[in-house]
Amino acid sequence: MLTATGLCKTYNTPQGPLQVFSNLNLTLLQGESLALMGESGCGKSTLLQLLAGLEQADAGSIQLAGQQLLQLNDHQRALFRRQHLGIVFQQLNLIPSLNVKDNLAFQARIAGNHDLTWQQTLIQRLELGRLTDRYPHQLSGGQQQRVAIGRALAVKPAVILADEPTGSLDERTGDVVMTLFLELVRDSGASLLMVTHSNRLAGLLDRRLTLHNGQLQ
Ligand SMILES: Nc1ncnc2c1ncn2[C@@H]1O[C@H](COP(=O)(O)OP(=O)(O)OP(=O)(O)O)[C@@H](O)[C@H]1O
Repeated sequence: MLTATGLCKTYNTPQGPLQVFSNLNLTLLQGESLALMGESGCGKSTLLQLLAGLEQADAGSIQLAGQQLLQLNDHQRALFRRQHLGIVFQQLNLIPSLNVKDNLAFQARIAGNHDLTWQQTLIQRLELGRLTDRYPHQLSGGQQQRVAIGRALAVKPAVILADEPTGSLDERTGDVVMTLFLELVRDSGASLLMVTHSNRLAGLLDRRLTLHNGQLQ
């Protein structure tokens, strides 16, 4: 479902080139959930950015939902991302001027695959029913996180990329949101790649890999 081969990425920094990885390979099977671990600064977020097509790899190939991502131009990549990828990063990027219901539907609508029944299922399962008319600034952190999860799932993506999706929440709220998230991901049949620093959360997924010195182990 997702295959990355020979990925290379070097950032130019004021101190000179910083090589994050030079020949990284990764396979994520359909419906599989994979925890991506590793110490701070090892390149986990960079890898997610490359897989999401938000950052360009220097070399290598990324095949996702039957498409070679690196062969697409910026516009095609943005369209592809909307249709096939669910993204839950630390910055939730909810749209401040849209209420909960419209935030949830926004990506699915522009991707042309808005499914009202699925949206209502998500609203119910994420317990957002009484909040649909509220705006992001009127929600708690946990509620905003549930909207971001709903938005990612609303497009029925092939792959979900999540970067510490409950990292900003207290442990109890985080656990509730994480349980819901993993249940919904499993029910949707999507593959999941999730960055986490928590062994406990990694243990809830099918498999884990650690990024160290630019390699996955
Ligand atoms: N845009 C950028 N320009 C230059 N260097 C960058 C850029 N983004 C990240 N880096 C550097 O690349 C390395 C990998 O960063 P990245 O954010 O991918 O790490 P991470 O494993 O996600 O870290 P953390 O667990 O702390 O979030 C770090 O040394 C970071 O300083």
